[in-house]
Amino acid sequence: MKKLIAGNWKMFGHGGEAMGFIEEVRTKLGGAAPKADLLICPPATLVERFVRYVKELPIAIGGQDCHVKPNGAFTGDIAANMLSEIGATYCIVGHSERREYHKEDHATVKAKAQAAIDAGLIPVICIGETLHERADGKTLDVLKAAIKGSLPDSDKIVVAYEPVWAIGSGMTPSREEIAEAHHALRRMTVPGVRLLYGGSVKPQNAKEILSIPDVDGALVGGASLKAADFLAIVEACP
Ligand SMILES: O=C(CO)COP(=O)(O)O
Repeated sequence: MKKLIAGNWKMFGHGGEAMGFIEEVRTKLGGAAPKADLLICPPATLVERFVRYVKELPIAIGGQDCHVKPNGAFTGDIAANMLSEIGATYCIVGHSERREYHKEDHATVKAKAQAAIDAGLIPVICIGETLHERADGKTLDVLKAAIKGSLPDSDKIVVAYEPVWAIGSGMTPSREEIAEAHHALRRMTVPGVRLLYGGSVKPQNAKEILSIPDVDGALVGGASLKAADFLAIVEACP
C-alpha cells in the first residue's frame, strides 16, 4: 500500500491559493501517478472549491474538524455529513490545536471520529504527548490512553501521531523515538489502520521519517501550503 501524505492547511489559504496549489500540482505531476496517496485538508470554506479544482487529479480532500452530531443548534460548527455532501472523503479530528483550545477529551474525539465514519468519511485521529508528558517519560502511556479512549471500533480510520511539542516547532523526535511510538501504535491498532507521523515534517527530513518502520505516511502542516514542498515530501516516499 502506498504511503498517505496529508496536508493540514489549518487557518491558511484563500481561493486564489487553492487554485494555484492545484494547478502547480497538476503541472508537476504531469499526468504521472504520485508515489503516495495524497490528501489536502483546507479550511472548510475551501473544501468545495478544492473538490471542484481537483477534478481527476489523485488528491483526496478532507475537513479539519467536525461536530459529534449530524445537526443541531451549534453555532459555527460543521457536521461531518456537510463535509461529505460537498465531496470531502476524510476529516481530521482531535488535532491538538483543537483539543487544547476546546478542551476535547478522548470521548469527544472518539465521538467525532464516529460521526465522520457515519457520514462516510475516514477520520484522521490525532494523538500525541505534550513536552511535559515527554519529559516525565509518559509518551507511551499517553498514546495507549489515547488509542484506548479515542478510537472507534473500525478499521476505516487513520491515526496521526503528532507530538504536541513538535508541531510548528521545527523539532521532531529522534528516529528511534518515532520508531518506538509507531511500533507501539501498530500493536494497539487493527490491521489496515494507517499510522501517520506529524510534527515539523519538511522536505529535508521527510525521507528519514518516511523510512521508519510502521510509519505509513505523514500529516504535514506548514510544509503543505506550498505545492513544491508538499510534492517534495511525496517524492521522499520510499
Ligand atoms: O499540525 C500539524 C499537522 O496536523 C503539523 O504542523 P507542522 O508540519 O507545521 O509542524
